[in-house]
Parts: sequence; C-alpha cells; structure tokens
Amino acid sequence: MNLERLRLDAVLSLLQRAGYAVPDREGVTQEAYIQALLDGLCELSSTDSLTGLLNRRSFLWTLEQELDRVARGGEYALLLAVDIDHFKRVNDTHGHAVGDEVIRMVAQTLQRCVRPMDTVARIGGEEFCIACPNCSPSYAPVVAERVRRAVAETPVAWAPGQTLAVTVSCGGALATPWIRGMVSDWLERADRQLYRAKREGRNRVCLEAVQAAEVSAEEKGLLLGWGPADSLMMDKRDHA
Ligand SMILES: Nc1nc2c(ncn2[C@@H]2O[C@H](COP(=O)(O)OP(=O)(O)OP(=O)(O)O)[C@@H](O)[C@H]2O)c(=O)[nH]1
Repeated sequence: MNLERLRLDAVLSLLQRAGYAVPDREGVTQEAYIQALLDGLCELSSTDSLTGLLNRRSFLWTLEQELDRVARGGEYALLLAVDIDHFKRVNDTHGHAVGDEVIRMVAQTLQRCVRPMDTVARIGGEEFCIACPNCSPSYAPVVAERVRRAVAETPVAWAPGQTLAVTVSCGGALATPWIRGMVSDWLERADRQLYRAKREGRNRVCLEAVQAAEVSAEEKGLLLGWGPADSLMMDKRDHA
C-alpha cells in the first residue's frame, strides 16, 4: 500500500490536537502506523473528551449488547441515570471552568464506586448513565444508593483550600431476564425515575418498581435459538 495516496493529514491533525501520541511514520511498519491511527480514531469517537468516560454513542451500543445478554442470560441488569443537582448554579456562581472540574470529579467518583464490569458514561452536559450487568432487584437499591452517597461524601476541590459540596439524583430501571427490550425504552424508564428523584427533592434515588414478567419456556427457547424439543426439555426442568 502506498501511504502517500491516502489523505491522512486531517486524521493526523485531529489526533494530534486531541493529544494522541501518533507514532513516527518512519519508525514503524505501515501496518503498525495505520493501526495506531485507527486505534486513535476509535478511541476519539467513543469517549467523552472532558471526562474520558464512554460517550453517548458508545454507551447506546453497550446497552444494546447488555439487552441481548439479559434476553438470553436470565440475569437482571440495572440502568442508572445520574444527574448533578442544581448544576447551573455552579456555573453561574463559579464559572464554566469550575463547572467542568465538577463534571470531571463526579465522573471519577462514579467510576470509582462501581464494579469493573459496570459501564459509566457521560451522556449529556451534567448527566451520566451507569449500566450494571447481573444486578438483582434486591441489589439495585444498594448500588444506586452507593452511587448517590459516594458523590455526596466527596466534596470537589476547585481551588487550593476551596471545596464545593455536590449531590446527584439517581433514577433506575431494571431490564428483565428473558425479555429483549429496547434501548430507548430502557433509557426513558430510568429517566422517568430520575425526574421523579428531582421532583421529590434531589440528592435521592428513585427506582422503578420491578415488573413481573411471564415468559414461557418456548419463548426462552426462541431467544436461545433452540428447537421445540429443547424448549420442551426446558419446560420440564422449569417445572421440576
Ligand atoms: N461547565 C459546564 N456546564 C455545562 C456543560 N454542559 C451543560 N452545562 C450546563 O449545565 C446546566 C444544566 O442546568 P439545568 O439543566 O437547568 O439543571 P440544573 O441546574 O443541574 O438543575 P437540576 O437538574 O434541576 O437539579 C446548564 O447551565 C448548562 O449550560 C459542560 O460541559 N460544562
């Protein structure tokens, strides 16, 4: 391949401006050079530049995969929508740069207080989401409350000797095992609970009531790609 014939200037300047260390073209093989550019572009397009968390686009893809897993795996998953309370006041009182620092610090706190298997994303200005796979209805309030408390107990240092108390409101909804829900619906349900938490006074957690769902063995079999005979076996096991 002749690299001279590829229009790489725009890519290079984009990556350099974003602070990526692009390898010296002469110092590596062509494949390694192109791979480094592709890796940089992938990272740039999937992360939020302020916090380093996943951005909205990538997070939606994570949720699609999570719903696939929930539909096949028989485990609940929790989606938390997390929003900084009265954030406009922070900007208005201390300026946009301090507001940005608050967003960065809250992002770090959220990342710190969840399990490695959970995914934290910044999906809008001062709104975050957390996807928690394999999270039972009884565990969901524990996780959500841990997130709320972690932020409330971590004042943001925005200048030497100056700290700001920050709180978040959290709304949560569970994805039900053996059901292939839609991402838009899951997000909407978590958001509805978030707005309830805001309405009820902020710095609190509201979770959607768990929806009981009847799923037949045949439907489970279809989700797993099994034939009717396998489903029948499963039906017997379920009723044993
Ligand atoms: N510093 C900073 N501010 C942002 C950013 N994105 C959005 N904002 C600001 O975040 C503020 C959000 O304000 P609102 O949606 O009114 O919500 P709020 O003040 O947090 O109030 P509640 O959510 O009702 O508790 C707006 O003033 C936006 O301009 C960002 O990246 N950095």
